[in-house]
Amino acid sequence: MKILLTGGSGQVGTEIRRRVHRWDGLTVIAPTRAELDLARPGEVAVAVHRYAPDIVINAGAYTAVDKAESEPDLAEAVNARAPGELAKACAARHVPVLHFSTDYVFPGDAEHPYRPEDATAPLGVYGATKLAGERALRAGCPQHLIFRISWVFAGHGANFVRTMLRLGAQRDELRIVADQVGGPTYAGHIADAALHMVDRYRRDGTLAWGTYHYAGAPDVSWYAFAGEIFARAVAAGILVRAPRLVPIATAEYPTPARRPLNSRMDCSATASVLGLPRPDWRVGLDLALAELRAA
Ligand SMILES: NC(=O)C1=CN([C@@H]2O[C@H](COP(=O)(O)OP(=O)(O)OC[C@H]3O[C@@H](n4cnc5c(N)ncnc54)[C@H](OP(=O)(O)O)[C@@H]3O)[C@@H](O)[C@H]2O)C=CC1
Ligand SMILES: Cc1cn([C@H]2C[C@H](O)[C@@H](COP(=O)(O)OP(=O)(O)O[C@H]3O[C@@H](C)C(=O)[C@@H](O)[C@H]3O)O2)c(=O)[nH]c1=O
Ligand SMILES: [Mg+2]
Repeated sequence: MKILLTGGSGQVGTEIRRRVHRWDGLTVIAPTRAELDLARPGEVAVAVHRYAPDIVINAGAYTAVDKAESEPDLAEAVNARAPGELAKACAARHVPVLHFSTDYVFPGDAEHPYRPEDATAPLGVYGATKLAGERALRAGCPQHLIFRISWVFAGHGANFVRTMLRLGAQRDELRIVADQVGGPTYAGHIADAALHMVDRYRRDGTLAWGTYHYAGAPDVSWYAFAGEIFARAVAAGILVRAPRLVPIATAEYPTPARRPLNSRMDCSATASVLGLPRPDWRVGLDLALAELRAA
């Protein structure tokens, strides 16, 4: 079964490329951005016809949350128009699409963890363009799985874990927002889940198509997550000592994009329908730190 993977150099895409050999009968083609630029109209449809995949994993996206506020057209092209074109090209060939979206489609003012069917209302350009991408995929290609994931990290790429380790080595004290709560998710766990679904499709010829939430457990604030990052990084010998962490409110950390306070997602249907329970981000954090120590 031939997978066409976009975003193969990103966090999730890299982990998919690293893991695909573990699955008998799965192969991956991962064009670079030079070979497939999602910002250029029509390119993704050309790629679907050229590579003739059995399934597509769309891990490419514009993910710079703050920068998106000043580059809305580029974010829209990559996160919304490209998934729409991909959906139509795939539907025409009866090729399913596995796609990723985000907790940032939600406004974050609910008291409960967000369910897949809850009302969306993104606070910023990134979330709005990702929501438009979800809608385009649903409208264009019935055979789709959309995984809304959150707070993705890995031992490589741009993520909160690597930002904390860089800043923690430079400063004695870090101020971290303590009133935004969500589920950090290890990119390796996301890759495993996606490949598991591809393998099931290979065997069964179908999947329980739809939109699902897949976030690491347990839910934490960014402040608590930072505490765990430093505790484990010191234990692993990556840092000699942890900086002092000061919990702050979102209002004390102004950013161009607003972010949801409640990013918690109800992942129960993902476990009961797809058989994918929430992965423990502490396990993933140790794997990411082991990779960083070896680097
Ligand atoms: N990071 C996170 O915290 C979260 C991510 N998600 C979603 O998960 C998915 C995977 O994210 P993640 O792996 O973290 O993303 P990364 O930011 O790590 O990687 C993004 C990937 O998209 C590629 N890309 C960006 N623009 C283009 C373009 N114009 N043409 C072709 N390729 C492009 C990048 O290529 P290049 O290397 O050339 O830049 C890179 O391979 C995305 O859909 C994202 O929205 C959801 C929730 C949280
Ligand atoms: C560096 C830093 C950040 N923060 C805050 C800012 C922000 O609220 C939070 C996380 O910052 P980041 O910039 O890493 O997070 P951000 O880029 O908003 O991460 C998001 O990326 C997109 C792609 C998603 O889809 C989301 O699920 C989420 O992972 O930490 C501090 O409080 N202190 C600090 O020193
Ligand atoms: Mg960021």
